[in-house]
Amino acid sequence: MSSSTTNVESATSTQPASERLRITEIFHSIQGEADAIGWRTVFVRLTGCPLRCVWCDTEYSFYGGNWRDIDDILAEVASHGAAHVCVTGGEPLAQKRCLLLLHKLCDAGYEVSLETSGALDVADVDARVRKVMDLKAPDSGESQRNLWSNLDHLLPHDQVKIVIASRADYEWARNAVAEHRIDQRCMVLFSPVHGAVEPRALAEWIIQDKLPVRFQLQLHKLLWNDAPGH
Ligand SMILES: C[S@@+](CC[C@H](N)C(=O)[O-])C[C@H]1O[C@@H](n2cnc3c(N)ncnc32)[C@H](O)[C@@H]1O
Ligand SMILES: Nc1nc2[nH]cc(C(=O)O)c2c(=O)[nH]1
Ligand code: SF4
Ligand SMILES: [Mg+2]
Repeated sequence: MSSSTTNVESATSTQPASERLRITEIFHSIQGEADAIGWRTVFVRLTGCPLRCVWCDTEYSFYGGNWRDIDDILAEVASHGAAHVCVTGGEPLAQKRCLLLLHKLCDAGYEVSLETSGALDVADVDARVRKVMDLKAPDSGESQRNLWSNLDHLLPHDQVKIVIASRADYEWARNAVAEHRIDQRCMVLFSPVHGAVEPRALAEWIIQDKLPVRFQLQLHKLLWNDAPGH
């Protein structure tokens, strides 16, 4: 952070710097992924990500954003009148103060979910938060970043998601679930990379192999074709 940025922030902020987060967008939509799919949800998208999944659909969140007070974020979330809040990114856990945001959202009584890459430690995430944790398959280009010890911090209400771009990714995912008995820890979601693997092919592989996983399509892409703010 440059000193000039710091000056601008301190001139406009009502909170100490320790309570600000860099935010790309806050929007009100229908949850398009994971167990809370279909619920009206407010999304808080944090800026920045240390990974570069080749198929990432939110590259616009890697840079930029605005520094916002956590209480100001809470006020904007409240203005939408939704029971569900999804904290996502970029990689939300790359900003340490995300943990405080999650805690305050839970204290305010929301059903809170966190979309996270699986590359950063989830141990200190508030236990009330439903973690939706990716395991990155090889075609993402980031599978070496999977922090396997995160599996030990999953609670029964959490979910593991594997986004699949090819038959090879599918076989990797199938083996990972079996080897780490992930389905015995929490719900497992398999989702096709939008536009890369035929959704029907993935569905048929899951049926054929009798896998204990839940097939998932990104509902917001069907509804809004990935338009901004949805
Ligand atoms: C944009 S990421 C943000 C949160 C975090 N960085 C992560 O990767 O989980 C949110 C979710 O969208 C998924 N995603 C990103 N691009 C996708 C694509 N092209 N097709 C399907 N899912 C995608 C990610 O795998 C992740 O589960
Ligand atoms: N509608 C909608 N649902 C979502 N669920 C997770 C999202 C994300 O980008 O993390 C997302 C998103 O971008 N839009
Ligand atoms: S970790 Fe998430 S935000 Fe980062 S590049 Fe991968 S999909 Fe995109
Ligand atoms: Mg998205």
